[in-house]
Amino acid sequence: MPRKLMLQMHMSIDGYIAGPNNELMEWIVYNFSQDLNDYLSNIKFNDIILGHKLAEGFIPAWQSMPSGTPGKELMVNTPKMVFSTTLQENPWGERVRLLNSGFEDEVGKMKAQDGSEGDVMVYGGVQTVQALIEKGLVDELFLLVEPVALGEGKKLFSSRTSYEVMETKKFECGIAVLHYRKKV
Ligand SMILES: NC(=O)C1=CN([C@@H]2O[C@H](COP(=O)(O)OP(=O)(O)OC[C@H]3O[C@@H](n4cnc5c(N)ncnc54)[C@H](O)[C@@H]3O)[C@@H](O)[C@H]2O)C=CC1
Ligand SMILES: Nc1nc(O)c(N)c(N[C@@H]2O[C@H](COP(=O)(O)O)[C@@H](O)[C@H]2O)n1
Repeated sequence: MPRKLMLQMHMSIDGYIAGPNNELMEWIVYNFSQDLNDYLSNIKFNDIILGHKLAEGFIPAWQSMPSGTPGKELMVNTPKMVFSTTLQENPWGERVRLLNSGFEDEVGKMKAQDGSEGDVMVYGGVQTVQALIEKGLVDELFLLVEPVALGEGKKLFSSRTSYEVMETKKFECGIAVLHYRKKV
């Protein structure tokens, strides 16, 4: 069984994944309730894909979280592939691999591996997920829908794609998770 590429992102109720100038932190709930942490900890993956811009914040932020923070071990220890057209050297150590070009082939190879050990997760940022979605590489979506409309911003999708709903769930912190699988 091949691996799936899953995407987990915050989304406004009007479908934006970032504000017009990439605003994020001011409209998302970042103190997840226990029920949401429990739900997310059941999503199994053993590789993470990040865009360069997101990686610059994500990798040091998770490393500096106090031990015991939900998700810390997973976020720090899981191997990562960082998409970058500019970085030539990886500043983040041995568990991180840089990808400068040919993402379709590389992600295709990751997905062709045996999925019994775990799938692949992408958390963003905008350019990176738009590229993956556009090439049809994302198999499942975990949309963390925030109780807010932005009115304008950056979208995940640029063309029509059909999905089927796997699960919908409301959490105590106000986020609703919509889990979709791409229709084949
Ligand atoms: N809604 C959510 O859950 C999240 C939203 N975000 C949003 O994303 C923003 C960052 O997004 P971006 O600035 O677009 O940064 P990004 O993290 O996607 O990084 C962009 C860089 O990645 C590289 N890249 C992208 N696609 C590539 C490809 N196909 N091949 C090789 N390299 C590639 C390029 O060097 C590019 O400059 C954040 O400021 C935040 O607003 C970030 C994380 C989660
Ligand atoms: N799987 C999982 N477990 C947790 O406990 C979490 N806090 C998260 N957070 C998600 O990770 C992504 C990046 O977070 P930062 O930008 O580094 O805060 C994002 O999708 C968060 O929702 N995930």
